[in-house]
Amino acid sequence: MSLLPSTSDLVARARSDLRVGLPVVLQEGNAALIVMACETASDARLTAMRALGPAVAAITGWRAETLKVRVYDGDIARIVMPSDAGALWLKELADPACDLNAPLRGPFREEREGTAAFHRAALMLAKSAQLLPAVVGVQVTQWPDGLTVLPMAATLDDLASATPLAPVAAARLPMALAGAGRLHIFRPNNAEIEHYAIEVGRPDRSKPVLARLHSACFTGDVLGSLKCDCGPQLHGALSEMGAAGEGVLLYLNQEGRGIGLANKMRAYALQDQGFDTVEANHRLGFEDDERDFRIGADLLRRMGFASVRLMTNNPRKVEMMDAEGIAVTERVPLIIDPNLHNAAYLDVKREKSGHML
Ligand SMILES: Nc1nc2c(ncn2[C@@H]2O[C@H](COP(=O)(O)OP(=O)(O)OP(=O)(O)O)[C@@H](O)[C@H]2O)c(=O)[nH]1
Ligand SMILES: [Zn+2]
Repeated sequence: MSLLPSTSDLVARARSDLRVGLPVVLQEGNAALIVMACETASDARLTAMRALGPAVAAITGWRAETLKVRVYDGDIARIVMPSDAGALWLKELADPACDLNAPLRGPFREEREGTAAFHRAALMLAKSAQLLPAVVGVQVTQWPDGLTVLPMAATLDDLASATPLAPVAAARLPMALAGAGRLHIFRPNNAEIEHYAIEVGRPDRSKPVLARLHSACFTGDVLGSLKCDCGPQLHGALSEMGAAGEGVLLYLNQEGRGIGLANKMRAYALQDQGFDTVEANHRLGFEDDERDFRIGADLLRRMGFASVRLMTNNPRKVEMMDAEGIAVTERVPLIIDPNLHNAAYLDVKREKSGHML
């Protein structure tokens, strides 16, 4: 094997680059876009980038709807950056926190020429780095040495494919609610966050296992937040597995339905202004749900399970398991008592996200 980075390694490197405010290059043949994330772009780097050509920003269709930007590229909008605009303008473009106090006003000059494919790929990359989906780029044929250069086609493949995970460690773990168990840690090969499997008892691999796919919720799981149902669902699932003497709980680090804790807190700030959980995600430029549930099926398969009794109210989780070849022999509802703070959130989950509550 070559010592040089694979595309997957380059994509991992590009995520870090974007997070620290470095540009990356997306390249296809003679065409290339040098691109930064709006959230982390500094004025100094922006000036250096604009010396190479006119800068064009891009946002998702959802963010464009909020900012009243016309969408000519299907699911994304490209906007020519005004010559007097700087890093602050880009932050306001990206971050709805500014929408109320300092709303970004048009008119916006939408870019309609050329391809949107590079900007679209850059937006996907920003999302996968858990940054706000807003980017700014300059079309180039040459760029400074030392930047991460991503081949377009292979990068898109990498972003769309399920992240391969490998087991790293496992050990015995006695738990208050679930009794005797083992905690298994799985690590992706692309520097993304690790995921966990909690095996309760010693489930028989030849039978459907009582399973829960739980997405991380720092606020609910750890702080006991009353805004959602995550904490009681986590504890409820562990208790039921404890009572049954066996089960497997997959703890997927997909905080905030895959947008990360920082963006979830941005969404919570919007919810404090009166937007619901789905509207808040959209105003940030995200889909309602950015999670990749394939990870769950992959972990179960790796642990030797082929069928599950799945504890969930989310029909997407059931569909994904079936599509990924893990048979769901039964859906086990996981209903918790609502409280004053999460009742409206649960209504939205039922009405907009199709949860069977
Ligand atoms: N973006 C966003 N994420 C939220 C909000 N409230 C909770 N979450 C996240 O939503 C996810 C909920 O995960 P789960 O309970 O596993 O999934 P679910 O879709 O509710 O499905 P089931 O619980 O299986 O029925 C967690 O990642 C939470 O961090 C919110 O207002 N905004
Ligand atoms: Zn939660």
